[in-house]
Order: sequence, then C-alpha cells, then structure tokens
Amino acid sequence: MVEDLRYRTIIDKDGKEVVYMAQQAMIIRHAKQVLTSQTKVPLTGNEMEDGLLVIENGAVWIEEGRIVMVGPDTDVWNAYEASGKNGAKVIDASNQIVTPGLVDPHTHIVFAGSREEEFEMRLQGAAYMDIMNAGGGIHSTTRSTAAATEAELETAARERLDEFLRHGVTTIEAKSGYGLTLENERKQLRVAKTLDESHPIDIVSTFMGAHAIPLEYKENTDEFVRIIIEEMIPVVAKEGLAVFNDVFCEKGVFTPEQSKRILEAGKQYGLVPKIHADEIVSYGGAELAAEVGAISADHLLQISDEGIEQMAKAGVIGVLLPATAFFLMEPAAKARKMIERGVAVALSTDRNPGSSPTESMPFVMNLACLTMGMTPKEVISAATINAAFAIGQAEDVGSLEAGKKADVILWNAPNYTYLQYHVGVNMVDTVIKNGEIVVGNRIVIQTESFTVSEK
Ligand SMILES: N=CN[C@@H](CCC(=O)O)C(=O)O
Ligand SMILES: [Zn+2]
Repeated sequence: MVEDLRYRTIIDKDGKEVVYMAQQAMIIRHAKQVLTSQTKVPLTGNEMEDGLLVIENGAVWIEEGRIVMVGPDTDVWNAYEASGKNGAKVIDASNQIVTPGLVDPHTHIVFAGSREEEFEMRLQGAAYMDIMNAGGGIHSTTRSTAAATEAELETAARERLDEFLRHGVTTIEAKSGYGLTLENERKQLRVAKTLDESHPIDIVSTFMGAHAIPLEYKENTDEFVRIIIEEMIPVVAKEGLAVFNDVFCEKGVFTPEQSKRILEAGKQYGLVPKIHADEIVSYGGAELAAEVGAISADHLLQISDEGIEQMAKAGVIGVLLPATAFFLMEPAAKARKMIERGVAVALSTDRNPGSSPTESMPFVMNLACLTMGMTPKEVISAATINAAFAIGQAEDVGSLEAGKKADVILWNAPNYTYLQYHVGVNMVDTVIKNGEIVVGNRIVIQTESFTVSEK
C-alpha cells in the first residue's frame, strides 16, 4: 500500500488512533510561557538560571520540521502573516507552557529482563556493588540480554522509548554494556541503530564494553581490557555503531589507569570519551574525565573538590542522575557546589534495570530540585540545552531557536515553577518531534479548510 503522505496517524493519550492532515506550517500560539535558551556553549554558573529565557504569551512557528521563529505571540503571528503564507495549523497553548523537547544524555535502554528481586534485597540491606560482585547486577542483565534475540531486545527497548516520548523526551543517548563480548555489544548497538531509524526519538549511541568485568576475567582484568581495546573498539568504530566510548571507572570494576587506556584507545578510533565517575566511592574519575578530554562525566555522587575544579577548567559536563541516587538510597550529588564552581550540569534518567528503572525525566527534574537544591530554571537548562551539549547535539536540539529541529513539548502547567512543584505526575500534553505531533490529541484550529478526523 502506498502511504498517503498528506495524512499522519498519531496515538492519543487513551491509546486511540487519530488521523490528521499534515501540512507545512504549524504555529503554537498564546503559550503562557515559552522557555528556551540561546547559547553556543553549555550554560555554567549563573547562566544556568539567567540563560533560560522566559517569553510570556509566546509562540513558536514551525515549518518542514524546523523552527522558523520563536517570540512573543504578536511578533510571531505578525511575521507569519507578513510572509504571505497561509494554511498553517494553529495550536492554542493558552493554558500551557512550552519547552524544547527534553534530552536524556545517559541511558542503558537496550536490555532484556528486570531486577526487582535485587531491589527487594537492597531494601533488606544488601549493597548494589555486593550484588554485582556476587554475579548479579550488571552480570544478571548481561545474561538475559545474551539470551534474547535482536527482535526481542528491539520490542523491549521500543516500549521504553514510547514511555520516554510520553514523558517529553525527544532525543536520548543509549549505551551498550550488557553484551561484554564483541558480538553481544554489536547486537545491542544494532538494536539502538534500528530504533533510531524507526522511532520518533533520536538516539545517539555509546559503546560501553567497559561496563563490567565478566566473571571469567575477574582474576585477569587486564586481559579483558586488552580485548576491549584490541578487539571491540576497532570493530565498533569501523561499523559506525557508536559516537561515544564510556567506562565504569569504579573500585572493583575498571581502575582509573585501565579506564584511561580504554578511553585513549577509543579516541584513536574517533570515539569521544564519557565516564561513569565517582559513583560509589571517590576514585579519581572526574579528574580522569578532565585529563582525557571527556565530553561528560556522569554520576559524580562522590566527586572530590579537585575533581570539580578540573572538570570546570576542562569544560567537562557533569551529567547528574538524581533518580539513581534516590533509587540506591544514596546521598544526592552536590549539584550546588558544581554549579557554583563553574561545572555545566546536565540531568538524565540513567534508565537501566538495576539502579534507575524509570523513563521519567520530569521525575528526575523534580528530584533535582528536591534532593540537589537546583532551581526550577537551572533544571530546565540542565534537561534541555546542557543535556544536548553532553551528547554533542546542541546544534540541532536542546533549545527553541530558528533552524533547530522542531522538537517541542506542551505542558499542562501555568508556569515553569509549577512544573517542578506539581510532583510525580506527567504533565506532558503534546509532544512535537521534527514538526509532527507524535503524542497528544490537540484541538487544532485551522486557518484554512484542513480537517482533523478520528478513524
Ligand atoms: N553504574 C553503572 N552502570 C549503570 C547501572 C547498570 C545496572 O545496574 O544494570 C548506571 O549507570 O547506574
Ligand atoms: Zn549509566
């Protein structure tokens, strides 16, 4: 059957299919507030607060999947009328706020199984690392992922992506790391690639063969490091399966010295370093991130003062994962200290089956305020533009600026503070990806005779 490109089918919140007519322009009008930023570099210090622009009674003009103009409603509407065009689909956002599509810069979404039994063990006092060292944790998910077919992994990850989308995320990073053999790492990365090509969410892939030391290499960890460097990285890079190379630099996993070798080897093949740093103990991961020129260092629950200084100096983005700290019942990262000392902070779910089984960036944003003392404005900067910088996508996403992808979220909230204050609910009303409504069932006012009909 030939697809009729004049029509688009979307799934509304009740799971009902709605058909609407696709057309060139879309204008979101009368938003209570449009939140965006305009910057060529990650926002740091006071700029995380002041760099977030609040346009009262704002509008966004979209054409062919890109943003044409953002500003006060009258300015945008006058410019549209002056352009001599008509036929735009107009969305009334008068009870809503509008933000860029959220960016999640740290996820592990391609895996099989779940680990609720470990959750129960932890509730009874077991430690996350002890469970892993006893052959559970990451090893347990590695076993279930090895047993799953590519199609099964794709189905499971697609459901997670749908949940992300319903929570306002339009771009994510996805790591491998539940393979730990070349074949199984490639399997995960191929699934991420397929999903990037077939799901509305854009996916940027990270190779993370250095996620755990397989049990059979426990006594000879350097041999596994050699395999990653000599056998995995060259193939993954050659096949174009990843942009970034990540290491779990942690006591009992990869030492800073091994992590450095793996990250430097990735650089030789064009893979940009990222690091899981200072999560459980202070281990020099932040300092290493600065030394190797990592784009980001993530977790940072136990970062040292020296690590903060060096990350700020080297321009390494700190990706903070407050849902992970919350779920592991650990003290939150010191976001205030990092922001005050000049580290650009981004936020992420860290979606994975062991330490953060959530697809909700709004929940992460709530936690960032409540457990790390970030302000509502800082939180939006961290979940949009700084998150986009943390995965090298800021030229295209992370803010509502002319020329960028039209990834836009309409929230059922009267102002940006309410978004953080109304805790634990999903206030996403509409998700627009590349100029198309992909979540939501909007009342659309037509400026011409276009129709919206239900199947
Ligand atoms: N800490 C290391 N890796 C993941 C958890 C992976 C898992 O437990 O399955 C993280 O970022 O939290
Ligand atoms: Zn992680």
